[in-house]
Amino acid sequence: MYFWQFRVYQRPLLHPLQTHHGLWEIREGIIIRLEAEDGRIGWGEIAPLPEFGSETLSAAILFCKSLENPLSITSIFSIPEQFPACQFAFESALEDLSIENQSRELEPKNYSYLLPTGAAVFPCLDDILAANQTNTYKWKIAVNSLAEELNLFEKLIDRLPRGIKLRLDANGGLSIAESKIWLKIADECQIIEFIEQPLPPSQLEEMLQLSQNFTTGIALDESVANLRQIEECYQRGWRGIFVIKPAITGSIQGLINLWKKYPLDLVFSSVLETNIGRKSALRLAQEYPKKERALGFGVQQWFNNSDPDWLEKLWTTSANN
Ligand SMILES: O=C(O)CCC(=O)c1ccccc1C(=O)O
Ligand SMILES: [Mg+2]
Repeated sequence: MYFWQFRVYQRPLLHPLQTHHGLWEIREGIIIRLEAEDGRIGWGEIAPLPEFGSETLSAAILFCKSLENPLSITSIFSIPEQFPACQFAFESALEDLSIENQSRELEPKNYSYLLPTGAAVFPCLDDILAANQTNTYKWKIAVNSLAEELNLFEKLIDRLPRGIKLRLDANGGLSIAESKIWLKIADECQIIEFIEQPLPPSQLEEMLQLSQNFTTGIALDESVANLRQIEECYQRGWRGIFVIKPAITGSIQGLINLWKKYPLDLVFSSVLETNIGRKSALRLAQEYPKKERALGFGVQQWFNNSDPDWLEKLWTTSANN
């Protein structure tokens, strides 16, 4: 049995993140602290993304308030699937308890760096390129008009050195006609690794069709936000890339079972979680046997990470839950 506590946190982004879903200014979530009978502590993070169909923060808070204390391993593995971010958090806290995990080297180097959206990329591009060893970058599209974005895109690829790969993430915001235009350009310019979620999740058939007609890869993200959706898309014929955001996918063990059962091409990706969720997500990404694709965790520039005592402060200054 584990005695446990939770704290709600709010973390402002240094610059708002602009995507097809809107402007994002504050990351909110919940930190979980599990205490084993021998005194070992394990940390976990609930970082919901309701735009992707996960539970909301308020649903997660209600769930935490309803959960037993002390908590058994059985109840951790019985968290219902409508709380995927909670499943991830409690399973990661459990893993974090084991000393073997705590001493393991994390932070692999192969990250995809998330660029500022739209024209905001230009003023800082040289600094970003100089500061990063990575060869993979991601740029959000389907935020401004197609004409404007095509124009910016041409200027952007002109300024990228040889050997750089670019991911374009539409967050489901393109039409079929616009997707065809982007895919045609991507096929011609040979610098695009993949286009991520061009159409909304309701248009899987159309994305299957697009994937047959172009050579540039398509990655599903919003369409495969939880374990059930990953399996469903695979069974409906998706053989392209799956973007996996471990913090909202659900059970960690469930995800490992899925990649052992099917030959899935996975790209791991952040939900702008804190270092607690990040550590568990990266640990999971390291267990995935195929390592060719850069991890979508090049997002630390969006936060001020300079306070090593943030967790201690969160625990002592916020209400005791
Ligand atoms: O995947 C990446 O490379 C960066 C992370 C990212 O784009 C993202 C971050 C938070 C919420 C949604 C998304 C997304 O992939 O759509
Ligand atoms: Mg995405």
